[in-house]
Amino acid sequence: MGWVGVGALIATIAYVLYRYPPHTWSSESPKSPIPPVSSDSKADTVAANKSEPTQKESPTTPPSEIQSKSSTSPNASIPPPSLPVLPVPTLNLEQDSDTKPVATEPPVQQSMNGSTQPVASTGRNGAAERDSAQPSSFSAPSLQPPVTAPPSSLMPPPPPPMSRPRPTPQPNRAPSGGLAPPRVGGSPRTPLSPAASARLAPTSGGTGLSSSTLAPITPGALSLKKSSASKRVILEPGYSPLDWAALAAKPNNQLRGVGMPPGLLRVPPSLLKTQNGRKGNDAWTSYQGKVYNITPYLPYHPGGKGELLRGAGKDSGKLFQEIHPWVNWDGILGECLVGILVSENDIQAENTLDAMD
Ligand code: HEM
Repeated sequence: MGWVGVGALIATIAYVLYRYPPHTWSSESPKSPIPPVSSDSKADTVAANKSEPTQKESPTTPPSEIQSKSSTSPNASIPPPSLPVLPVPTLNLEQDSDTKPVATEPPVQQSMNGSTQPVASTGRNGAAERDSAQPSSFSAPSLQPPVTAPPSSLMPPPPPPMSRPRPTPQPNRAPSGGLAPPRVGGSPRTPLSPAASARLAPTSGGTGLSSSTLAPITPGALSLKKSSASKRVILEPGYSPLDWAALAAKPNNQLRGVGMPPGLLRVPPSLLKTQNGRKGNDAWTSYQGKVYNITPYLPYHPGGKGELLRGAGKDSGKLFQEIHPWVNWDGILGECLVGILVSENDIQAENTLDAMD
């Protein structure tokens, strides 16, 4: 044990001196030349790592100290107790209000996020203000996905449903000329007899009254009236459209005129011209080649007698179409048909033939 132990100690010291010569000992730590590492590779790695940050010491380190460290042996030196602290960015969501000076950067945050969220509105709230107080490049909102809509608590209320334009109430005025105007006299209305109701049905002969006073829809019938002012007159009691319908439905009503033959007449324009309602003659008018006696209808005409007489003794087609093309002429005046309109030449030829017979 004696010589063997001394030999082993000397060998160890010799190895250590060989491995770490005295000139490599640091002046700062002369009493501990043996590094705390156990392997050579680790010692080299530590020395290599130390060389880089040493050149980038923080400004707080005196330049003289840096110079002394670089001039001495860094391999034998013990790492300083306090490593240079780099400004490592940290993510801190619970930063207190002392960092409010940084809160002057919301515009930068907004531009980096690309978010349309208004920072000004959220900056007035507690949590949102703390978020916006983070450093601009590492602020928590910048790590979040871009927010394109405000938080649910800030979402505006849903827009009201599209309000559909309500249909404006139309004036209670049907285009049908058969509707009765408001009564002012209050006289009892003549009820329709069963026979009159039966005759109101459309007939195949074309002379019967139809239940509708509306004319078949034609392109001309869809044209608007030129004047919006109504020229309807107040009819005398007992002369409503329904009264007319009841009268036309009666048998032997003689609406064609007193003493008229049962068949249709052949009416030349000269004859039509004499039937103008004057001098005791009935008022006739033509419409679409047919001649009607409008005399019994004069007090029933909603537009007044004078208006209806404008077509007496001539064709009323143009006036009729201009004023109320929707009115069913034949439905109203079917019982008043007296004949068909023929030319004067036709009448002369007929007279010649009659004379030859
Ligand atoms: C010269 C021929 C005629 C003239 C100038 C004439 C004129 C008029 C006028 C000015 C009105 C009032 C329109 C309004 O409310 O502003 C009217 C209404 C009326 N006319 Fe005539 N009319 C004529 C022939 C007829 C004939 C032959 C009939 C029947 C077959 C008739 C049936 C009616 C009816 C039913 C109305 C009410 C229409 C409605 O309010 O919708 N008219 N007419």
